[in-house]
Amino acid sequence: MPTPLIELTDVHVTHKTRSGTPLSRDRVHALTAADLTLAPAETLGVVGESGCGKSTLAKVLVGVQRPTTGTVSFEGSDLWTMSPAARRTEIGTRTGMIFQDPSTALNRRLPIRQILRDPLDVHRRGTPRDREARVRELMSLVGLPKALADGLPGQLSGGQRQRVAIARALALEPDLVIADEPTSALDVSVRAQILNLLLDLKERLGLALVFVSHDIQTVRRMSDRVITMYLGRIVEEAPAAAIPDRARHPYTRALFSATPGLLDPIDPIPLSGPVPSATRPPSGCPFRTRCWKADEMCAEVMPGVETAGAGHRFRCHHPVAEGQSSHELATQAAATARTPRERP
Ligand SMILES: Nc1ncnc2c1ncn2[C@@H]1O[C@H](COP(=O)(O)OP(=O)(O)OP(=O)(O)O)[C@@H](O)[C@H]1O
Repeated sequence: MPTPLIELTDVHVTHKTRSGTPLSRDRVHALTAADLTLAPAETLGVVGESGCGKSTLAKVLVGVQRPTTGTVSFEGSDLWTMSPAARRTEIGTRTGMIFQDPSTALNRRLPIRQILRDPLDVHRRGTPRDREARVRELMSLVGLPKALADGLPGQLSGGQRQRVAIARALALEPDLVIADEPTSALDVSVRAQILNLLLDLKERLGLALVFVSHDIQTVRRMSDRVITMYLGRIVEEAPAAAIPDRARHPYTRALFSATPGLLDPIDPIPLSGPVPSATRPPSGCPFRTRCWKADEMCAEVMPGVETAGAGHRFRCHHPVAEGQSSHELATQAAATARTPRERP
């Protein structure tokens, strides 16, 4: 097997709680026991409700979030045992990040030309003339007219600003780009253009892409592989083609069951209650407090990793049977909700 571009092994990220007293031992479990590999030129989609750890995972992958424990390897080298200078070079030149809101991600006082030149200057790429040429090349790569080079971000439309952010992320020819909700701050009318641009660039440049989004329909369309996160844990990892029908984790099925355009008719699987606090996650399976299948075992034992085929893994004691329709699952879940029982 070729060396993965990135490999996470048993990565945990915890934060001190904001409200905790200095002596409080409470911790937010933002990412728990994450094992993941990403191959060169692969597109990985990340889905999950708000607060499930998607952005934390993205930041770990681009080396801006240090794991509390566990290892992050970039092409086989442990990122966090390198010297800070080596890590900065590795991260700064081989990975790029595109954020949700281009209005806040770009320096409002700098002209576009300078925003795109900055990474080239910092990493001393070529001569000043080479850098100017690269800025022009980047603008053309993302479809920005040359005339905008001297404009400020505030003079551009939201879609144009996101194109600048994409060009900046590509400036140093990275191998990996992470797009964290890259279209959610944009008008619906320009979202498809930006997504198509990302797909096109990924193909042309052979990039690995990690695509984080609430919009699971889009994640499925963009990705080779999809991971589902719940309360800081990766609960399922599946080829995009297996989603939604062959997903085995009840949470993945529930997430996708509510997505317009995937199933006809839509048959949302009802889940009880909100996502629990990441400070005090439930014992056993983190999803069990909302799961219609949960029993005592789920309350006591964290499910191990099960395999459901090539590249398909999940953690669940009572997985959805292969071929079970969303309608069947929605009916089961609704029946459980109608006959309230003491959840374990
Ligand atoms: N610096 C921090 N300090 C304390 N808690 C944090 C910090 N960063 C993240 N968290 C918490 O960690 C958990 C995971 O957050 P994260 O931003 O990774 O989730 P997310 O799935 O990306 O959410 P969203 O979709 O809303 O962006 C949340 O409970 C969040 O409040």
